[in-house]
Parts: sequence; C-alpha cells; structure tokens
Amino acid sequence: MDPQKYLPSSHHDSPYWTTNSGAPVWNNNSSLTVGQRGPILLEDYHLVEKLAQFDRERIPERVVHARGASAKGFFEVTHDISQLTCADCLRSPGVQTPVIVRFSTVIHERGSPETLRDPRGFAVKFYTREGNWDLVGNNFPVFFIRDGIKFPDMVHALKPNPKNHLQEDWRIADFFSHIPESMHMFTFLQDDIGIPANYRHMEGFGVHTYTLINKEGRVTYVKFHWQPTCGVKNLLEDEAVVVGGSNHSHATQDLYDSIAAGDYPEWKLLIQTMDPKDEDKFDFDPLDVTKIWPEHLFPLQPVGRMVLNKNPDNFFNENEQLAFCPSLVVPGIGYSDDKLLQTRIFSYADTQRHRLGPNYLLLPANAPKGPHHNNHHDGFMNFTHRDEEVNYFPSRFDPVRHAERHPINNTFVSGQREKRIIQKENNFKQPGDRFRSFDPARRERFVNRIAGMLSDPKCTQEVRRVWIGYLSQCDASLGQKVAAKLQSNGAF
Ligand code: HEM
Repeated sequence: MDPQKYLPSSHHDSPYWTTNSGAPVWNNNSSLTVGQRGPILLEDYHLVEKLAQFDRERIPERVVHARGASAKGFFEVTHDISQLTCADCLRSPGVQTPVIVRFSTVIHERGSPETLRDPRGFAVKFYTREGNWDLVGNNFPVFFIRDGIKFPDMVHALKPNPKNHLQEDWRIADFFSHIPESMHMFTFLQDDIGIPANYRHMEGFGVHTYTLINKEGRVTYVKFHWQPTCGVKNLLEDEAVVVGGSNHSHATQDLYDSIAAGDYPEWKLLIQTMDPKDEDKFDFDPLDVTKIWPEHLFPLQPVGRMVLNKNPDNFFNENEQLAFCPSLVVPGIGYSDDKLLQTRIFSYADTQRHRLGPNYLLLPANAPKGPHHNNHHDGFMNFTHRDEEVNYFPSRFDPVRHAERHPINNTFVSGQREKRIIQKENNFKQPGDRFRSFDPARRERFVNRIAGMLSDPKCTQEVRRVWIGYLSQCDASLGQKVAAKLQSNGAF
C-alpha cells in the first residue's frame, strides 16, 4: 500500500465503521460499560474520540459576513481587454476560469435571518493559472467610511449592543452622526434595495478602485460591476416579514434550489476605467470609496460573464472554510491607494490565520489550483507532503527560480507623512443626486426609514440635529421631510 496515495476524502470510505485512525469499530451503538448498566469505561477510545470530535465541530464564525451561501461555476471572457491588462485569465474572449462565490449578510450571526436590512457580500474567487484572484465586493457600489481605521468602531456600532445583544438604532445614529461621508451609503442601505429579494437578483460591485496593468506597464484605474441577467429584485418591509417569517434561510434555499433545478444564475462583469492622469479633474476623489464614478463620464464596458452551475458538496468545506482576501490579485491586476482597500489588504489574511489557522490557504477551497512553491511551511495542520532537503533561498541545490517579472503599478507617490482626511470630501452631492433620482413614493419610503431610525427614544436631539444637517446638505427637501416626520411622531 502507498500511504501517500490516500488523501483524506469521504471517497476513500471503508465498507465498515472505523476510528479516525482507521481501526475497525465493531459496535457504534453502545458504549463500553462494566456490566449491562455501566459505568462507562474511559478506555472506550471510539466513544471518547467521537465526543471529542463533536465537541470541536464549530470554528469561530467570521467577525463580519458570518451568514452566507456559496456556489461554484465559471467565469468566461466575452470581450477583449488585453490592451488594459496582462492578466492571463482575461487574455482573450472564450477563456474560462473556475470560480467559487460566497454571498453573505454582514452584521448578524451565522444563523441569522436572510431578510434583514444589511449590505450583502458578493465575493468571487477566480482559480486562475497564475494563482487565485479574489474580488471581494458588496451589493452596493459605495461604502460607509473611507479610512479603515474607523472600521472596527463602525462594525461595533452596527452590531448588537454589547450589554443586551440587540442591534439598536440609537447606537448606529450616534456613530454615523460623526461620519458625514456615510450619507451616500445610507441612500443605498435605507433605500428599497436595502433588502435584496435573494442572492440571485442582486448586483455586485468591487467597490474600490483597483488597477489594471498591461504588458507595457501602463496602469489604468478600474471599477468592477456584476449585473445579474435575471434583473434586480428587492423586498419591501412587509414582504420581508412574510418571507423571513416562513424561512429564515430563504436566500440560501433560493440559490441552492435554482442551481439544483438547472436554472443557473448568471452575472455580466462590466468595468469602468479611468486614466490615473485624470484623477484630479473631478469634484470628487476617484479613490474615495464613498463615491461612484458617474456612468455618463465613465461608461460601463463589458468584459465577461459568470455562471454558477454547481452547489457546494459540503457546506463546512466550501463555505465555513472559504477564505477570501482582497490582497489576492494576479499579475495584471493591482491595488490602488484607496485607504480603505489598503487596510483590507492586511485584515483578511490576519483574521483567517486566527479563524482557520496559519495553513488556511492549504484547505482545498482556498488552495491555488496550479503548481505553487515557496519555503513557507510547517505550523499547525500543515498536511502538505514535502520531501525536499533544501528549504532555504537562495541555494545552488534548488532549481526553482524567480517567476518571470511582470509589470507592476509603478506610478510615482510622494507626500508628507501625516494622518489626515482627504482633500475633496464632497460628502453630500452624490447622495443628494441619488435621492433626487428616486420617484416620490420611493423618496417617502426612504424618508420614513431614516426617520424611523432617528425616532429611537435613546437618540438625543443633538444626534437628530446633526443628521438633519447632513441630510439637508444632501438635499434641502430631504432634511425638511425627515425633520417634519420626526416632529409629527413627537420625536423632535
Ligand atoms: C477597512 C475596511 C474593511 C475591513 C477591515 C474588513 C474586514 C473584514 C473581515 C475581517 C472579514 C472576515 C473575513 C473572514 O473571516 O474570512 C470580512 C469579510 C468580508 N468583507 Fe470586509 N472589511 C472591510 C471593508 C469591506 C468592504 C469595503 C467590502 C466590500 C467591497 C467588504 C466585503 C467583505 C465581504 C464580501 C466579506 C465576506 C467574505 C466571505 O464571504 O467570506 N469588506 N471583512
């Protein structure tokens, strides 16, 4: 028998029950006891192992995005963008790359209802020939904050109160009364699209500005957009109560059932591009993650399509153990100086080393599908087979060389070392434009939701005044309507 041949897999089942180490188990019904009635003997190794394994079945849930559903499929290039990027997976139309996708809600626990008003995660892992590329996005094109130093506080404010474990509007309103740049995100979260009907009928966005780098080393700023071919659908509050009341996993169920029935969800991938030389020409900072790039200035360009045609074989392996990370890019795709993206480059791998262990990238769902080599080894749960004698670099005994150099973002950066906010904050124009684009009924629903949040009895008048000030700067009528609503319900 070749001991290396048998990787751990349920496909290597023996026809009879065994312990974890493979010894036959002749009785999986009764514990080993003294006499018929007990007591139980500690030497019943199988019983002890069975309980001990069960006791350790759960791993820490993600600190955010704990609740999610995943599916597998492929991405296919439909349009040639090789003039913009040397990424191998985007090299020409027709090229297909396997993907795994995880959709999620953000704030609540692993078993929380999928009908809550919350942004949705939209994370795609492309298993390319040049390593894994993770596009870890959301269903809204902007974000609450533009500097990652505020992220832990923001999440604490949105998560349940540490005293009573209830999500409370006064804490949310209080925190964001200090964050005027969040107004744009609230015009998505408190809009009708704040509760997507399910994961299939929802858009996705890379949100940040990334870079594309072509063979000649030319750098282009890029934003990524996923558009569902079945259209966007949402739930209004009354509908969400009914859907969530009958099935708190309705979105997971919808995704699973559609794929099982052969009704494969599909998204188009589109990009917006900008020459970095133009970055100062606008009244907003293009690297500010609280801003969209207006489509009349930066038209959407088609790139490809993604089809999800396979359900996970095992939820734990392909959902709980999945690890996405915005720092996983491939040659031809890079980061930008977006401060929020820069923070994310650190945070994901760090949390995954905690959540899954130092060898989380060896787990089947996370491991690269092509050959890979380095001297990062050992640590808890390292199950790679290695038999080389040289584990240092450089060495005249190790034939492995550097990869061929690929172009990188070589734009010039300079500046004084300091902690500052960006120059062009322009916090209120885009949310005002968005509010004005709603029809009257949609505006009213938006006003009611904001007023509902500010009506929390623990909200102070000061917090309400600050919010109305921000909303009025977005649109004078918006501030007035929210103030009037608060007055009419006696809160202001
Ligand atoms: C500085 C800001 C941010 C920080 C520090 C941060 C941090 C994190 C952390 C620690 C996780 C858990 C990861 C895991 O346990 O595997 C996570 C998950 C996630 N984040 Fe962020 N995040 C930030 C902003 C964002 C933004 C702007 C987006 C959208 C563009 C986003 C999208 C996601 C998604 C989709 C997941 C779930 C991935 C999955 O399904 O496993 N995050 N984030």
